[in-house]
Amino acid sequence: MKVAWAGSRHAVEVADRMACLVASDPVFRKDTRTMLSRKELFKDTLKKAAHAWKRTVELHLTEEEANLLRLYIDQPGYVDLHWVMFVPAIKGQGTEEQQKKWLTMAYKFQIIGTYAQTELGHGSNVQGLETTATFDPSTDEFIMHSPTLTSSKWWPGGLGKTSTHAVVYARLITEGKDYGIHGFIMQLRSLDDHSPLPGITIGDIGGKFGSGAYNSMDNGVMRLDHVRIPRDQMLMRLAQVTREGKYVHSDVPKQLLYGTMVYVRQTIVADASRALSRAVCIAVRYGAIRKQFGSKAGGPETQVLNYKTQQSRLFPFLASAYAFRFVGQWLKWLYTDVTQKLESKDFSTLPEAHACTAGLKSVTTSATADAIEECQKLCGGHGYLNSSGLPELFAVNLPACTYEGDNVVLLLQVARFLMKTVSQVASGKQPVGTTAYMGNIQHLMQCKSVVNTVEDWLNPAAIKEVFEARALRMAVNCAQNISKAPSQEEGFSELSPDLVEAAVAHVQLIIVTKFIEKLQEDILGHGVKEQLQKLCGIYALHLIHNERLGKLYAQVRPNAVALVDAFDYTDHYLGSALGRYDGDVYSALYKEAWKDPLNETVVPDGYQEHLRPLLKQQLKLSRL
Ligand SMILES: CC(C)(COP(=O)(O)OP(=O)(O)OC[C@H]1O[C@@H](n2cnc3c(N)ncnc32)[C@H](O)[C@@H]1OP(=O)(O)O)[C@@H](O)C(=O)NCCC(=O)NCCSC(=O)CCCCCCCCCCCCCCC(=O)O
Ligand SMILES: Cc1cc2nc3c(=O)[nH]c(=O)nc-3n(C[C@H](O)[C@H](O)[C@H](O)COP(=O)(O)OP(=O)(O)OC[C@H]3O[C@@H](n4cnc5c(N)ncnc54)[C@H](O)[C@@H]3O)c2cc1C
Repeated sequence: MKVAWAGSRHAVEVADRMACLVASDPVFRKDTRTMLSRKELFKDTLKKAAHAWKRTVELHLTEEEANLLRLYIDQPGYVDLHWVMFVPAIKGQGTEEQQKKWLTMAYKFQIIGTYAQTELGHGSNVQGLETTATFDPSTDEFIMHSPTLTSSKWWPGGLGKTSTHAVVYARLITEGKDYGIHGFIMQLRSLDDHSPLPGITIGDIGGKFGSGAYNSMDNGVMRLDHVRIPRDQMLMRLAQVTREGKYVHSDVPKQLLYGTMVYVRQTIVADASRALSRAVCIAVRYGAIRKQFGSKAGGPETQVLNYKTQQSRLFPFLASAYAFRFVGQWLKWLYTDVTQKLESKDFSTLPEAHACTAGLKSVTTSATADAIEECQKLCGGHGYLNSSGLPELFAVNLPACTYEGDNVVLLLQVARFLMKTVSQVASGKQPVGTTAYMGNIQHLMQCKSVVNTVEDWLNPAAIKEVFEARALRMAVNCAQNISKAPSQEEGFSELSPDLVEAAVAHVQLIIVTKFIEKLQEDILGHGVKEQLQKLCGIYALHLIHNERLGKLYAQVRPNAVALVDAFDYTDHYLGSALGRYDGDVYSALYKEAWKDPLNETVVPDGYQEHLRPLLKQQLKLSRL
């Protein structure tokens, strides 16, 4: 099952090696993280990142190994934005020459970059960004400026205290004309003493949700006061400005400006499956240890994992973890395929890539955030303790519903893609890819239920057809209602809640389809395919509230712990007293409690000043 989860034996081997490397290095300890102040936590993040780089160089780690090292350190920081966004933005929007110059420095960590797009006043609406980049032909420079308070760059990870450079997104103005948003490489801080360069006001935006968690990341604010950069620091793969100041657009779709976001959205689907699997691992293992009620005449109490309510709340998340893992593996293939097509100027699958990355990022991160919160509840009171690992897991992963695109905004992008497809089908065009099912509109719109017997519900072809009919009917219904509106735009706006639901149904069809396709592959291990088939059934049927689920839960229960052990997480990475591999929960909880700084003294600070006088006074009053 480990291989099915990881994707290959090689993946299992590399993951094990990197996870053990991190778990065995005291510098990477994380058990006291939630007890640190914001400044201590930030400094700890710098220390870990520097040590990780040192180990990467010492051990000659590959890019795959270095990425896993960063992942198992499990502490968001500036390195994430450097590798996940700054480098890809230059790769995707820089010329060969610009890539050679800047990536050479970035790969050697001679500079530290971030991705500065969002502003105080605009995040979702990229075309509404206000920062300006005005070309000055007299000096062959761009003047970067924050014209308003709301144009302050706001949120970029690492910007607050760490990044020396950024790809800054701004309105390109030349010859008096505004050509919209483009990317520019800017140096922000001195490479000698790290002080901000002239004209740049920069700092951290303040603490964020949860203790520990994303507070390890210095998300920043930046205001630019007419900062000059050379013309050749405009990322010029998609468009250029000549020495004379002429704007020249390349023969590529302008949406490639958003390419970095598409790339990150597909990685976030894998992050979501991993985060969800961590929460499920903790809740399943703890559910097998925890016993409450049920004892008859002094017999053993009942494992809470045996309660049907616990299973009906938890097992859909177990199934979702596997479902998101497999669709994430497919999405990585889709993204790679689109990127290769772009190299040969084939832009035909760009809309599909945008819709799939946007939709899957949205659906998987929303489901994961909700599931982690529910896993906290599934662990009772102890799930609320930091030592359970669940509060931090929730706090780190909740923002994924917002960053890299607000989930509703992204679903509306999917809905726009679906409405276009429905109208193309109506004009006789055969849809392809993930919307190919819409070409079967006659059959799916009329099809009587293809599931008649209880057993039909476990027939993958029948389940797939049910999900195709569900998605198509919701999309067609929206299209029909939009057509009744005074205008397409008004109709789209009026119908947007229904369009979001239709987009979710389409994305869930993709997830179910990819799970079914995964089961058609050769899957190693005795009985593994059968277990995955049951999980596929649970994932699909829980979305449509089917009564078959109870039987499936009972069939999965005996293997539930084995299914989460297959995630192959070290206790260090899981970071949970409840989810320990050895199940020694109660002694772990008890041991973790005493680490809290509050327990450094038996009599707490504040007793003499605030508690003793109160108690003495009340005692005196009581004797009057
Ligand atoms: C898309 C927008 C919403 C709107 O854009 P526009 O207004 O420009 O376009 P239109 O809506 O008018 O559409 C025009 C046209 O273009 C098509 N289009 C749009 N986008 C794309 C695209 N990307 N690709 C291709 N085509 C596109 C669209 O379909 C239309 O086509 P048609 O005309 O044919 O219909 C845009 O404004 C937008 O994208 N907004 C969202 C902004 C956004 O996403 N911002 C992100 C900023 S960066 C950020 O947030 C970084 C966050 C940090 C991420 C890294 C985190 C790593 C840290 C790790 C944390 C720990 C996790 C650990 C988990 C674990 O492992 O446990
Ligand atoms: C932890 C974290 C890290 C981040 N890191 C970075 C970074 O490194 N670099 C960077 O550039 N940015 C970063 N961001 C910013 C992030 O990309 C934006 O917050 C995100 O794109 C959402 O935009 P917004 O904040 O403007 O939300 P808004 O768009 O203001 O959302 C507010 C509400 O309005 C709704 N809404 C907005 N538009 C519409 C519409 N057309 N129709 C219907 N509803 C709508 C949304 O659904 C939401 O409910 C980060 C954010 C977070 C939380």
